[in-house]
Amino acid sequence: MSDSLERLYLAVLAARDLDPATSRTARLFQRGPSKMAKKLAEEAIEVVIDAVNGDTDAVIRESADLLYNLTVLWASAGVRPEDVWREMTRREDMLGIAEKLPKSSMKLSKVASPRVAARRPIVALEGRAARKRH
Ligand SMILES: N=c1c2ncn([C@@H]3O[C@H](COP(=O)(O)OP(=O)(O)OP(=O)(O)O)[C@@H](O)[C@H]3O)c2ncn1[C@@H]1O[C@H](COP(=O)(O)O)[C@@H](O)[C@H]1O
Repeated sequence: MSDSLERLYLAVLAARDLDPATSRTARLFQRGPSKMAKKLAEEAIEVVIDAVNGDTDAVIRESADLLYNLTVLWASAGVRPEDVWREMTRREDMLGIAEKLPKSSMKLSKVASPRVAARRPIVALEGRAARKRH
């Protein structure tokens, strides 16, 4: 998937300076980050609605639109796909899966190297859905 997103990101960068009359991407860049954010939010809501309605094919289509609008916003914000992959790898090293660190966690700058940082134990609780103990 990252290859597809990286190819799309490069295509978006290439389209940025095209004629807005013929390129949707160029038009989004012309209209700026607030329009990009609006489109991204719209696509996210469309994915949610289609998922709630159980329309798998629509979820797939709208997810592609969502990822397109996300790469446009990344490009506008100066974020590269590899920046995001690096953050996901850092979280995976810390926690075993690519998840957000708990808000209560220490500032990562104070934490030893991610590979050394202790992983939170995952404890299966009797009779209840297993959840992580902080
Ligand atoms: N991957 C995409 C891509 N995915 C989705 N979209 C557009 O994003 C729209 C999202 O669906 P919406 O229903 O929200 O859009 P819409 O309702 O038609 O438009 P609005 O009325 O909401 O403005 C789709 O209609 C597509 O036109 C894309 N437009 C372009 N790309 C790629 O971006 C690159 C640059 O293409 P151009 O922007 O055409 O230069 C190329 O590689 C393209 O393949």
